[in-house]
Amino acid sequence: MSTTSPADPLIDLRAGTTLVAGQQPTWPDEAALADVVATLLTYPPLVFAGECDVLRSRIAAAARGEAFVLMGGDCAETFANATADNIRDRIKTVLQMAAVLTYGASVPVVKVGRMAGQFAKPRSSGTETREGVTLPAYRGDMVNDFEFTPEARTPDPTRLLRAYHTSSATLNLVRAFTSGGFADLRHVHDWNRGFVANSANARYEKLARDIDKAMKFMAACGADFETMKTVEFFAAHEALLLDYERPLTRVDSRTGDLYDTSAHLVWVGERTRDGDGAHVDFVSKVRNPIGAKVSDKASPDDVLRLVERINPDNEEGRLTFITRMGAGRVREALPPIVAKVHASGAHVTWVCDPMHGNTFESESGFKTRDFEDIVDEVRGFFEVHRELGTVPGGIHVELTGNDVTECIGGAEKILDADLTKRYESVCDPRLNHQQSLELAFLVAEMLAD
Ligand SMILES: O=C[C@H](O)[C@H](O)COP(=O)(O)O
Ligand SMILES: C=C(OP(=O)(O)O)C(=O)O
Repeated sequence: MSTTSPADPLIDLRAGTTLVAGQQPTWPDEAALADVVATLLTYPPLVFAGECDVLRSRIAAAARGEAFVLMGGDCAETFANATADNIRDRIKTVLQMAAVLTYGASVPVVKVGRMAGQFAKPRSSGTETREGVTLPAYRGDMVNDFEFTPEARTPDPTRLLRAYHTSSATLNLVRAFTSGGFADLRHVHDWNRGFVANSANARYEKLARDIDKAMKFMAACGADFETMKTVEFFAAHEALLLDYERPLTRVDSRTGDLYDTSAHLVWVGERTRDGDGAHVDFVSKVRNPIGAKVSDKASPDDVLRLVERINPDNEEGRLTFITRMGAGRVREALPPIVAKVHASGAHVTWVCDPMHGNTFESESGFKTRDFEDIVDEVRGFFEVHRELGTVPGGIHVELTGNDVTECIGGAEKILDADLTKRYESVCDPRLNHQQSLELAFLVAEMLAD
């Protein structure tokens, strides 16, 4: 991987800068931005091209039903919360979910953290008004600060550098946790036993007992658990801020191809997936596996256009559609899209995001999601794929390892009145540790079916 990229493949990338890019901040100081971009160009890659290729092959396996993708992490990471404990607890939650899903699916689970780069947010409105005062909306720590003052909300390009360094530190810890013994399957299994023992829902006990038996069976057969102490763990985020993603795009010295080295997988969001826009142009030019969010507003033709733009060579594992229809819409809105893409012969991986179509404002004024809706959307996703004979390839969830109260419902029966107790998200509500594991148990049941 070269750190100073040869000009040729980058000329094409730069051509995309003339296209319309939605959801970009208005940086107040162009010269300061130019300095930051120049600095980012000199920084080492955060991931290596070969790792992105491995993830592409894993996602290809998920499209064939030979693996299942689990993507999870914060809605919006913050610099202040990138602590060792928080990162450890999020990884722990994903590992616990993955162990349960592996049992349910009987195939490997591809673990992808929405982390080490998820610092920029698209917003419904460019401004926020509180008590008659209107300021720029919070767009993620990579852009501005959550605090509601004119200074904090002014976009500051030096935050792009902090985002890089925080991502680097996060990834370093992710690599340490997943390769240094923390991810040992026996630990993960013990944590899950603890979860079931303390869960208010007896429903998970049977599956947990079955997993326990499977572990004992493996031990009796002489399975080498020492080889199950490390796991593959990939990083992903929305490629939203092109002033960050473009300078971190480098030429792979092995192949001459471009890779966005800010993450293994990057996705284009629902608000920036315009087939003629700058974001789709950008992801079409890098070799990373790419995700595209798709809501019920997308027509089957919009989705086919994304296939043509992002995966013209019809390569397996290259393109993942992360569908987020809403529980009430998934059973009507998803089938025509999946059917048309399937009929076209396109190789894509289907992943369900049951969060973003199910957000509402609670009576007490919190942005929340109901655990029942989340489960119902995943159920609908499985039903649609079963009816069409296509493969449900994974789930994409906003979660934290902490015991927050942001989504209502679940075995803990979080109510609207509880949201105020520990609502910490700076953007959308996340499943807490317990709710995440419950979801994993329920999805494992769906997979086993
Ligand atoms: O995470 C997704 C979006 O950034 C988020 O849902 C937008 O939220 P808003 O409608 O409050 O702007
Ligand atoms: C903004 C997000 O989702 P969507 O683009 O689907 O709204 C997100 O996943 O953070």
